[in-house]
Amino acid sequence: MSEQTGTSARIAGQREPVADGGTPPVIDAAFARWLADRAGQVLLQVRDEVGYADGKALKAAGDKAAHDLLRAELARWRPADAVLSEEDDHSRLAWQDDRHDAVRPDRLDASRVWIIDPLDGTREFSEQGRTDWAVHVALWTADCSRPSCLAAGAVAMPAQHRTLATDQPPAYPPLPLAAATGGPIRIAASRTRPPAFVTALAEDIGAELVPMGSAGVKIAAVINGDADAYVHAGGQYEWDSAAPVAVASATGLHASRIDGTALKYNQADPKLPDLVVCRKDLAPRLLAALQRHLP
Ligand SMILES: Nc1ncnc2c1ncn2[C@@H]1O[C@H](COP(=O)(O)O)[C@@H](OP(=O)(O)O)[C@H]1O
Ligand SMILES: [Mg+2]
Repeated sequence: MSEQTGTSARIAGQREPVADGGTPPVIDAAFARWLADRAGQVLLQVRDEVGYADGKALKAAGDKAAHDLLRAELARWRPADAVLSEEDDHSRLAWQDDRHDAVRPDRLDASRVWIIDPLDGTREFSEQGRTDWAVHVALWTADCSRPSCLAAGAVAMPAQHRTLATDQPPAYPPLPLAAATGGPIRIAASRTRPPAFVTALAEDIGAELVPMGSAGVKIAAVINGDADAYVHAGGQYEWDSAAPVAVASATGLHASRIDGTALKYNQADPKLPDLVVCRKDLAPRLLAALQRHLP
C-alpha cells in the first residue's frame, strides 16, 4: 500500500491516533482521574469508529484500545509501579491453572499496584444507546492507611460525561425522600448476572431491584443517591470493584464482602466474588438480611 496521510488512508479497522494527553498530574488520585478520562475518550472514539453491527468486534476493540492506553501511560508515568489488569493474560494464569508458585506475579512483592479495568460493563458498551459502562483505575499500596489499602481510585463513565475520583470525593449521598418516608430501598444489581438470592433478599427487606450494567456504574449510583445499595455475588475480580470501592470509601459509604468482612486487594488470586456497597445507616440491616440469604 502506498504511503498516504489523513483519515482516508487508514486501513479498515485502524483507529485514529489518540491525542497526546500532555503531562499528567503528579498526585496519584488526580493522575487516576486523568488516566480514566483518557481511556474513556478512546472508548467513545472506538464506538464511533467500529459501530455496533458486530458486538463481539466492538467489545474486543474497546477492551484492547483502553487497555493499551492505560498500560502505555502507566509505563510512561509510573514506571516503577506494578499493574494488575483484566486484560493481561499473565494475570489470569496466576489462578486459572493452579500454578501460583510457578507464575507468582511481581505485583505481590510490590508496594504500589495499579488495579485497572479498562472497560467494565463490556456488554453494555457494545449496545447502542447504553451509558452504563466505565473505566476503572485504582491504586493499591502496601502502606495500608486507607480502607482496603486503596490509596486512590477513579471511575470514568464517558457516555454519562462524568468521572468520580478520590481526588475530589463526592459528598455523602443524601437520605432519599422515599427512605425517609418508609419507601422501598433500591438495590442496584447486575442486569445480566444478578446473585441467585437477590430477589428473595429484596422481598425480605421490602426493596426494589434496579438492574444496570457495570460494577462501577452501580457503585456510582449508590454514591449519587440513585440507589441505596449494590449487592453482588457469584463471581467477580479485583478490577471490577477496586476503583469504585476506593471512591465509595472516600465518600464515607460502607463497602465489604457480603458476609461483612473486609474487601482485600492485590491478593494472589484476584477473584473477589461478592461485595455490598451501601449507605452506612443501611449496612447493619442489609448485612443481617444477607446472612439469612447466603447460600
Ligand atoms: N458471575 C460473574 N463472574 C465473573 N465476573 C462477573 C460475574 N458477574 C459479573 N461479573 C463482572 O462484573 C462486571 C460487572 O458486571 P455486571 O454488569 O453484570 O454487573 C463485569 O465486568 P466486565 O464488563 O469488565 O467483564 C462482569 O464481567
Ligand atoms: Mg469489569
